[in-house]
Amino acid sequence: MSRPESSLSIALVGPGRVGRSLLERLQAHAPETWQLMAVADSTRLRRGPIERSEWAQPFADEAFQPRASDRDWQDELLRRDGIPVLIDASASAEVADAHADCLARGIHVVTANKLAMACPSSDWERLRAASERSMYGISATVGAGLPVLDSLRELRRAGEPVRRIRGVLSGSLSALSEGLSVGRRASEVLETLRRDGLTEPDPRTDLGGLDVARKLVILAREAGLDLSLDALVVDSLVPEELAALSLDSFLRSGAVLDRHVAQCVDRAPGSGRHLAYVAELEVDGRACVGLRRLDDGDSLAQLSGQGNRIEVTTECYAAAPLSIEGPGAGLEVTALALWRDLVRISESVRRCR
Ligand SMILES: NC(=O)C1=CN([C@@H]2O[C@H](COP(=O)(O)OP(=O)(O)OC[C@H]3O[C@@H](n4cnc5c(N)ncnc54)[C@H](O)[C@@H]3O)[C@@H](O)[C@H]2O)C=CC1
Ligand SMILES: N[C@@H](CC=O)C(=O)O
Repeated sequence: MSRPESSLSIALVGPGRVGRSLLERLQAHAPETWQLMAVADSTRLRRGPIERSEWAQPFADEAFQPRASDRDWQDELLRRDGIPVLIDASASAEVADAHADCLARGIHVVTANKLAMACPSSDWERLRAASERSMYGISATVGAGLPVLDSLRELRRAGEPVRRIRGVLSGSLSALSEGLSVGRRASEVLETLRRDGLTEPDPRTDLGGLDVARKLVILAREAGLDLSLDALVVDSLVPEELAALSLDSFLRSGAVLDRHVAQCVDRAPGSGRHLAYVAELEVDGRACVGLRRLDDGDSLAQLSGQGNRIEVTTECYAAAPLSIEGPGAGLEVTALALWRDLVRISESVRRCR
């Protein structure tokens, strides 16, 4: 295997399910020149350089401190010789809010967290401008690394306007739709999906359509289209009475969820026998996400498991859309997407030197 040689100084924020999977990959495969300089979760901070043998379990030996300001370790990343990179494997708005600042300061950012890229229109220009100063690795945010964002970026750079995007963008809702189609209960399917690491930390983010809506905004922005969350019509599968409960109480309310999801299935638009949670965006800005009943011949009706499919219509891809399909969620594929963005940063910066 040919390995990038540029040295990276890495800080990882959010060593949860995705973060740990990436740390394991880094411990096993990172070039010797890559250093882990900081790991932080919501309350703890471990400063580095951390011994490689401890990367996969950075808090195991209690050599950490309470997390206070991030500015110190960011300054330290910038002072070191290596290329400074922040990895955001959290789902936190606070961490997402720091992306633009880091990029503007010269810290490259690699993220699985979608919140920054799906920010309100008022914040978007600042983030976009900052991402021209440093590299912004967002491959993991849509399709868990399927090569869709790269394709949209290349179409945009080639001057090929996107007219329509349609797809199944959620791995967990794809698997849920499949389960519901064969008569399984929503709560039962959800439990398995959570256990397998396919849902968001709070699965209501998936069930409520917000995660899919964020992904559609990210796709639109990468295609050069103007879309923000408030312009989207979102059909939620979360009953109102469960929306504000604590996560534990929500997870104990399976019967209420099952009744509500069954009603959503009955009311879903369309007449086919396949269920899918579909995202649609037209070039005039109309955009919606919601549960649909699809006919046998619909390309989105053929998915199984956590499968995603994204179809992009442009002038050249008018008769048959450009289609990208594959697993759209999962810890290992998501960690691989983050890893690929790190390699890309390492190689690009080396070429520029
Ligand atoms: N599971 C999947 O298939 C995919 C997940 N993602 C994204 O990956 C991200 C992480 O997901 P999971 O690992 O499942 O979540 P998780 O809940 O297992 O881990 C989140 C981590 O973030 C930390 N955290 C929370 N608030 C924080 C804060 N303010 N500052 C620092 N750390 C904080 C938590 O302590 C935890 O270590 C999410 O943004 C998710 O949308 C993206 C693509 C696919
Ligand atoms: N919860 C998400 C994971 C990836 O973003 C999904 O189900 O697709």
